[in-house]
Amino acid sequence: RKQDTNLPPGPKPWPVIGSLHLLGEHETPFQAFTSLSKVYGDVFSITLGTSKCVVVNNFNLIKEVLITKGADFGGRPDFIRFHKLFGGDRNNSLALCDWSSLQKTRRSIARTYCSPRFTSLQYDHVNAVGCKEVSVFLVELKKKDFSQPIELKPMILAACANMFTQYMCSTSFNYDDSDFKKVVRTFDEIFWEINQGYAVDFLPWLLPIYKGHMEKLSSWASDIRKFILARIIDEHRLSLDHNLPPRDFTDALLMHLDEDPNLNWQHIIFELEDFLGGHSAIGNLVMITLACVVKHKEVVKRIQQEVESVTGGKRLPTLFDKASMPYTEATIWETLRTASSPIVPHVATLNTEIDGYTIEKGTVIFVNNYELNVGEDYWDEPEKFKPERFLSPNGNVVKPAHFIPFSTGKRTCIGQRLVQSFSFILLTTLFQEYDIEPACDLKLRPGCVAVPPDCFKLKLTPRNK
Ligand code: HEM
Repeated sequence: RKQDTNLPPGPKPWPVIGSLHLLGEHETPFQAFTSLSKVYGDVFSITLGTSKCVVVNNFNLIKEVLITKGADFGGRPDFIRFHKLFGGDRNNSLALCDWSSLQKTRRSIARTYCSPRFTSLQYDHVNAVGCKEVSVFLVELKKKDFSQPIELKPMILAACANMFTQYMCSTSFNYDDSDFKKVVRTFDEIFWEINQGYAVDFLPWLLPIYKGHMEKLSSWASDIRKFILARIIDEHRLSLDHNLPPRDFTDALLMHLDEDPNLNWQHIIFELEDFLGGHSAIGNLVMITLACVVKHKEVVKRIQQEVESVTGGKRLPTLFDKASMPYTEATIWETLRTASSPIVPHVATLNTEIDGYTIEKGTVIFVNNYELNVGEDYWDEPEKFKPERFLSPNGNVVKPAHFIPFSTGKRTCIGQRLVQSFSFILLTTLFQEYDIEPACDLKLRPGCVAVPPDCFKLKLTPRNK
């Protein structure tokens, strides 16, 4: 029942910590949100530290926040960690900034390169880059000793990083290059970091305790900056020809810098760093997909059959095989469903409403997509890993409307086409070339699309074709 104040109902906060303790009662905060929604309803308030928050828990309300009233909820929370990672100001970041006309410009520059349409020249380019870099990756992988479990993550990340630098900056790096290895690791540390929740996000007075941690975040950001300037931008700038169309995303950014008075050098560099950092998300998704798939021998078998029926075992798979490999594509969707990457919290930028309840300006909005991904109201046997749930009776890939792993609305993920493209090329190639088995327990953290920088190894056996 709606309360007289018309604020959404919710647990009564304790002094100082609010209701933070309630989130600790489950493995993930999203499971806690689901169980609180059973008590307080599908939209409820919760005070975390001193922050006023509201959680929305069903698809209709989530659409209201992300689409119908998307313009009212375009802000992001003001966590200190976010500032530290982006040169002292989270508005330098594309994912953690508040909505602004600058953000609109940045998204539109990125769109051509990071969201290439299926029939575009850019898509051909994504394919060419993906295939070239996966071949280099295979050569490196063949050097490994297959009698031992293999630490695959650094290699997968290096392959993804090269796909990104080649595609966005027309340059790639040697797997033995120690500066490159270090920067790939640093990006991965940041990705893991961004996927953690910390009490200090809501209790800023804990900051002194986190001083060392915050300094580490700032130093990661400055190491990345040095590498990108010295190894990518400096050369690119020297060879830029303003009379020709942009060769790549880096050219497009540099050209915009000269043409658009609202963009400055910092914006350009941060945007490039931000997008290059996207490779970590893909590397982690590939690792998570492997962890999910190798536990299910029948899934591995079906992927291998599919890739062989398409390539005849005579060539490596390409992006243009994707349409003929629905089961493999469905496997990636099923991984995204079960991993359930959280949607970055939104913030109300004005006084507004959700489902008739008052939402005050500045309220942090958590979108409980965990419920959309694993709730019994939405899926049959949600706890099971079943790629075929994404296949129609005639074998085409179908995604239910409530399945929004990349979110929806004005702040939807810009990198989703690159995710689908590069992860497909890497996974299909790996399964074509190797039988892959677990080498240890592969427990994954629910509600998280990241695995720790030092994670599980896998047993690889080259396949006799
Ligand atoms: C496993 C891979 C990925 C997943 C599951 C994922 C998912 C998401 C989600 C859920 C959001 C939040 C949208 C919202 O707040 O409503 C987001 C935002 C974003 N993603 Fe991704 N993403 C992935 C990879 C990437 C990659 C590879 C890139 C870049 C190439 C990227 C770029 C962005 C950007 C820039 C935003 C912020 C958009 C904005 O706030 O305006 N993502 N992503």
